[in-house]
This record gives sequence, C-alpha cells and structure tokens, in this order.
Amino acid sequence: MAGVKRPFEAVLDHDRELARCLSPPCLGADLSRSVSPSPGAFFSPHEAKSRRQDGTVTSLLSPFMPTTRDFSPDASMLLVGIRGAGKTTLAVMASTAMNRKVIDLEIAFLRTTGFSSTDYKAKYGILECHQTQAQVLRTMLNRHRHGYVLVCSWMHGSAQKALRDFATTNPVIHILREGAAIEKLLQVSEKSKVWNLLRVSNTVFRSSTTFEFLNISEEASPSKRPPPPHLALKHVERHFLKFLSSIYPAGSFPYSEPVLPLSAVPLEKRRFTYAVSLPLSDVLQDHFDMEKHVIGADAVQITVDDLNKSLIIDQAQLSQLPDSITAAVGRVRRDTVLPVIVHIVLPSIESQDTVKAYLDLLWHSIRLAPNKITVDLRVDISSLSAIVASRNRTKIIGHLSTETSENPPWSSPSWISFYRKAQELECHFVRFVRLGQSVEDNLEITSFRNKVSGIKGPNIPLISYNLGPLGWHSATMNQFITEVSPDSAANASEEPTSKMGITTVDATKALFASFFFHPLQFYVFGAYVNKSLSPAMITAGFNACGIPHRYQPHSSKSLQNLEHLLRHPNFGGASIGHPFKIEAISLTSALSDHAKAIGAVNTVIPVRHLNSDGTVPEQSELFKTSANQTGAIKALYGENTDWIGIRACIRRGLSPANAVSANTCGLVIGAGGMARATIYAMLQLGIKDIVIHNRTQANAESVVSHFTHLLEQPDLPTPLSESGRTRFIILSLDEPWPEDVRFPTVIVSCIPNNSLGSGLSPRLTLPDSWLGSRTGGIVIELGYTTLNTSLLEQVREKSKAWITMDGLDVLPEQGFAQFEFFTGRRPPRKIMRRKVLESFRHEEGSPKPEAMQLRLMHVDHQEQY
Ligand SMILES: O=C1C[C@@](O)(C(=O)O)C[C@@H](O)[C@@H]1O
Repeated sequence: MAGVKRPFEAVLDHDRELARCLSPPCLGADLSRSVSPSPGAFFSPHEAKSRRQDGTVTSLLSPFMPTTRDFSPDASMLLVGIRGAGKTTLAVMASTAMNRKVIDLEIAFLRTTGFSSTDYKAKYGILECHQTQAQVLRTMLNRHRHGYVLVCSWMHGSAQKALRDFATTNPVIHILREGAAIEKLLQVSEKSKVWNLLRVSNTVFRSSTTFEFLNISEEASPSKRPPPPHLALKHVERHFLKFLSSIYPAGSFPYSEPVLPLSAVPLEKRRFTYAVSLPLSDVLQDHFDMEKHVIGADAVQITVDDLNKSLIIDQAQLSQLPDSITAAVGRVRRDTVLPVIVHIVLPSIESQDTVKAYLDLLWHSIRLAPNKITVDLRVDISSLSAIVASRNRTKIIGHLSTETSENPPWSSPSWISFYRKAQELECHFVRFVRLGQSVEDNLEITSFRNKVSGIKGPNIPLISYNLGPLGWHSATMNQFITEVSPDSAANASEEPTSKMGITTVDATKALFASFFFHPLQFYVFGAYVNKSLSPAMITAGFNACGIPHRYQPHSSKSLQNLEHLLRHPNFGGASIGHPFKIEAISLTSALSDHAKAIGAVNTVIPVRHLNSDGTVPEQSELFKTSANQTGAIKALYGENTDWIGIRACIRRGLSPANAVSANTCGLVIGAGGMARATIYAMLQLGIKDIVIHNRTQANAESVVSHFTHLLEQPDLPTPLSESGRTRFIILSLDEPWPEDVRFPTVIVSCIPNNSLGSGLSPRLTLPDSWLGSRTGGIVIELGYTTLNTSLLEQVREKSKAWITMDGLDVLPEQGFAQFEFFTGRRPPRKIMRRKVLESFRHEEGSPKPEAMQLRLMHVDHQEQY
C-alpha cells in the first residue's frame, strides 16, 4: 500500500515551523542557513552545536528512553520518519512477515477529516492541522495497540508527545536513510534543504522514539556496484526483519527465524568463541569487505575509540558519532549473520565532558538494539543503571580494561569489587582485560577466575585475559567472546604492535598446535561422489579459518562397508549424498528434530560423550564435547541441512511481490529424500498448498502420508504448529492445474540430474498452463551436474519474472550449516561460494563462460540467511 505523499515543498514548510519550536542550545537548528554535507553523514557536522557559550558540553542527544521495553509478540509497531525514508516499504515487509495490517496515518487523517494534511492546513491553518493530526494519531494508536504496523511522518510537538506515550508500551522506531539516498530519491534542486530537514528530523525523532533503523540504500554508495534489482529489496527486507527480531521476543517471526545450528547456541555456551573488533571508521569505509574481516568470528564488535580524539580535536566530529554508529551497526547487521556488539571506549573518567559524551553514545547505541553492548564499570552506578534498565533485549557486558604498565595485578582486590559492581548492575557478562607484563600473568589469571567463581551472588560469566604479546596465551585459552583483531589487520601490519591482539585464525591455529583441538577426517559418502564439489568447498572453508581437518569424497555401492571409517577415532563427520540419505538413518543412534521430521539425513557427526543414562546429549552440547576432538566414538548423530539450503534459496529468490502468504503454492517434482527436505523447507516458510509431481505415483503417496502424519502430531514446534490447513495434492503432467489452488510461485525440481539413477539428464518440462503466475516466482533445480535443464530454460523463456537457481546455489547454503556442525565455527561464505563456482565442471548443457563470470560477481550480493 502507498502512503499519502506530500509535495516536498510542503514537507519543508512544515519543518521550518518545527525548527522554530526546537530548543536552541541542544540543536542549533536553523533551516534558513545552508550547509554542505560531508559524504555518508545524515547531517552537516558544522551545524550541530554541542558546546555552549560558557564552555560546558551539552548532551549530544536528548535521550528518550522509557524503561518499559518488554514488548509482547503482538505489540503493534509504529514506524516514523521523513518522507523518502522507506517507511511504507518496510511496513509492508514487516506486515507480511508478522501477518499484520498496515495503517498509514496520512490515510487515517484523510478518512477522518475528508482532507489530506496539506489541504487541511491550507483551509484551517497550521495549528489546527497539528491538533487534529495529534487527535487522529492518539485515537489510532489507542485503538490499534496490538497486531498492526502503523506509519507516520508527523513531527510537531503534539505528535511527538503521542509518540512518547505510545513508546512506553510499544516499539516506536525511527526510520532513517542516508542523506545522499534521500537527495537522489526526492530530486530536489536545493540540496541543503534536504540536509537541513534530515538534521532537524533526526533530532526530533530521536527525542520521541525508542529505536532507530537505518534503511541502507545500495545506491547511496557511488563506488559500489549495485546488486541485481531482484536482490536490492531482499537485502532491505532481510536487514529490517533481523533488526525487528532483536526487538521482539524470540519466536515472533515464525517463518524468518535464523535456522543455522550455531544461531541457536549462545556464544558463552560454546568453546572458544571470538568477537572480532572492527574500528568504527573501518566499517564505514566505502569498499569495506565485511566477510574478509570477520572470517572465523562468532560476533562482530564495533569499537568506537573516537571519544578522546573528538573532544580534544573536533567537536563537530564528536557530534557526528551517533550517525556513524547507526550506520556501522546497520552495515554489520545487514552484511553478516553474526551478533553485533557495540563497544564505546571511555578514555578517561577524570573528564566530566568525556563521561557525558560517553553516556550519550551509550544511550544512542541502545536505540539500535545491538545484541550486546559494553558499559565501562568505572562510571558511577546510577548513570549506568538507567541505561541498563532501558536495554530491552540487548545484553550488557560490564567492561574494564587497563592498558598501562601501572595496572593492578589480577590479585588486586579492585578487580573483585568491580565484579561486584557488575553484579549490582545485573550485567549479563563481565569482561576484564589488562596488559600482560610477564608470562606469569597468564597463570595468575587462572587463580583469579577461581576466586571469582567463589564470589557470592549471581554468577556472571567472566571473560578475562591479558593483552599484548605476553598475554596472547591467556587470550587463546579464554573460553568465550575473546576480542580479536581482524585477520586482515594482521596481514596488513608487518610488525605487530604490542597492543595488537590475536586474530581468529591465530587463535584457531594455536588451539590445534597446543592439542586442545585435533585434526580430523571428514567424507562425503555417496554412490558416485567423485565429482562432488563438497570437498573443494568445505576444504576452502577449513583453510580460510586455519583448521587443519581433511575432507575427501568416498564413493561406495553400499553404506554397509563404511563402519571402519565411521568408527575411526579421527572421524569428524560426513556429508551423505545420493542415494543414501534415507538409508543413512540406520547408522545413527539419534536424529535432530528436523532429520526426524524429514525422514532423511545428509549430515552425520560423531558423538564422543554420552549422557550418564547412555543417551546422546542435546545438539548444542555436541559442539562443546565432540567438535574438533579425537577419541572413541560412542554414537552417530544424524542431521539434515538440505532443507536449510533449500529454504535459504527460496527466501533469497522470492521477490517481495511473491512473499509467502496464506495462498502461496509450492510445487515439488520428485519424491525422494531431497523432495522430503524441500517439502519440509516449504512448511518452515509457511507454504500451505503443496503440489507434488512424481513419475511413480506410489512414492508420491508415501511422501504425502509421511507429512500428513507429521502434521497430525501434537505439540509440534513452531512454525510447523502454524501449518493448520496445509494441503498436499498429487498431480500428473496430463492433469490441468486445480482450480482452487493458486499457480505455483515456488517450484523445486528434486530429480537427481547426474548420470545415476534414471540414467537420464532430465528433459522434464511442465505444462505451460501450470506456469500461470503473473508475478513469476522461483524455480530451483537441485542437481548441479547439468545446469541448463529443460525446465530452467522453459521458465527463463517464459518471463523475466521467474528467478532460476540450481544446485550450485543450494550446495553452499546446505554446506554452511554442515560446516558449523563439523567445526563449531561460522563458515566463510563468500570463499566457499566462490570455490563451488570455480570448481564446477559441467557434464553437459554447458553454461556460457560469461554466465559463470556473472555468478561469481554476484557472490558479493548473496544474502546471508
Ligand atoms: O546433496 C548433497 C550433495 C552432496 O552429496 C555432494 O555430493 O556434494 C553433499 C551433501 O551434503 C548434500 O546434501
């Protein structure tokens, strides 16, 4: 739905009025002056005043932070921001994902008064218009507290008051866009007006909203090649849903929750997890290659170390920091699947100016809903506790770092008193780091950890280690969320500085070198896997992360003679290929819920420790006890990652116009193990009409009966529990498309297209009448031996609205999940995707070389689901 758009001049008139009402010392807003923006900024640095005439520093922001921020899953959200920020598009995305209605306040105003805001203002004057808008706003907010997405761009005082009241019970989100993008979008000749409007609106909305989301536009960056059009909106959609899921309680987005295995295991529950520390200025660089910097990391820490510099050097620079932090959090959240930590460095507590600026930045950062934020434990408890109380779902790391040679030893009681302070603040983690001064410091830290574990009160997980070369040992041995430098930094600097930390690759290599981790042997098993691309792909991942495991293909006529490989103490795990995916269940002692539901496995991992009652531990435990360890194998655990790969490709390829709704239909071709994984992926995405075509009707019937039975089970986990009226329909090619079923927008062909099985490359095409979707859809051919299948050619000829994908798209996606099971580490996605494309050798149906080149180029834009 589209909002009522006001002419741009009307927007400016309105905001000129508004600027007059704003309090001068804090904002320094004067729309009559023109400013020239600096690239990437939301407003001009020279205009924002933060130092008063008398020399005292005022608050950079007016923190508005209601403490009640525990929203119910159905709490309506209100999106506010200026025209052009993309509120309506985002509202539609949220409404589809959460199954809610959108209400545009401009339309509500028109319906209530019979006038648009502009006409009403012309007829009754500006004050009357503002009052009526505020009334409409209050009425609509009161009536629609649950189950809606509301959109509003009114900024005047009475509207702001209504926003603040609503924010005490519901999420009120300020939507921003970079100045360059708004400028381009609105095509206004006087650019300074746009920049001034942005400056004012940011200040206004920051004082009446609880959250802020930067709607990053790819076109805002002139140096970056834009992604293909069908992907541009997907990036925005994924980014926004990821942001919303950090605000709403877990489970609020049943069809878009993260499904990668490590996403379900908190960083502190795994062994050796790393937060790669990226300086704010690096993240904001135009050509910043995010993946290169986060290889092997489990979280990304944005380190804001600009406070000292800014206060001394440049007030204007300081005033830009909130915008920069917003932009950096946006980029990291959009470009990775990793949790985001914001770490603002407080250089000194002697200067009140610095502490004040520090607190302002903390208030601001909490608005961005990062997964974690650090608070410096030197700051007084009353200032920090207000921030902690407003944290919503953000976890708090009580932080203390001493980097000078006078820093107190670990035996000093001051560390213990800071730990107690963190307990009082109800921090979720404590992080203590100090410059290592002797090798003995690494031993002292162990006794310090023991001392902490004896402290009365809540047992807050402790992250503690020594910095610098003398501290590397303790940093490597720290169990979770160790701060590390990006690998690229190590490569760039020939002589590591004393403060430079270890990288994830260094740490991983050190764990293997010191026998904490052991090199293991992995396989892909199948009847004919000599040409499998998995070995090249997974090995590329191992190498990039500094992991010395080996992965090899092993073709075999049967699974029965593999026992010696599966029970070898060095066995690390295996991918299971065609035709063993169902039979491989018989090798396992326990299956994941997904593998059980699908009735097929494609991943087997060893279990080295059983529970005391002899059962296999929870999946999350396996990462800790079995990954990267040799030793006697007590059992095998079976998982299915094919559905994760198929789900990721469907999500990536479905345009917002084809977003899954109650009537979406999926068509599955085939009835083997991959067809089962596909049906399961469709159910997980909320597709409720599933049509199956298979040459042998009896096999299709058995698949349908399998899933019908599954959906009848009580206590199904979400989102399967939502699949109430799911219909399964078996159709043969000579039948017409059923009248009461929408044309399919998701088509997945699961026929193996290598020279196995049927012995045929598929020549299958669908009746033209089945391809009736006017908005096209996505067709995925799961095989990758033959890329240009008849089906893919058929839909490509039909219309550009059909997006086609093949096994070269699905293989890495399922491989990422497998890599996590095999190593307990996040996969380097681009490297693995690239390796698959580079290693591919076609059997027939040669893809044009330039087509492959194009695919390699697009690897940069592929979504991270
Ligand atoms: O289906 C496949 C392909 C595969 O078997 C291969 O040969 O690379 C690897 C499996 O993990 C995956 O499920």
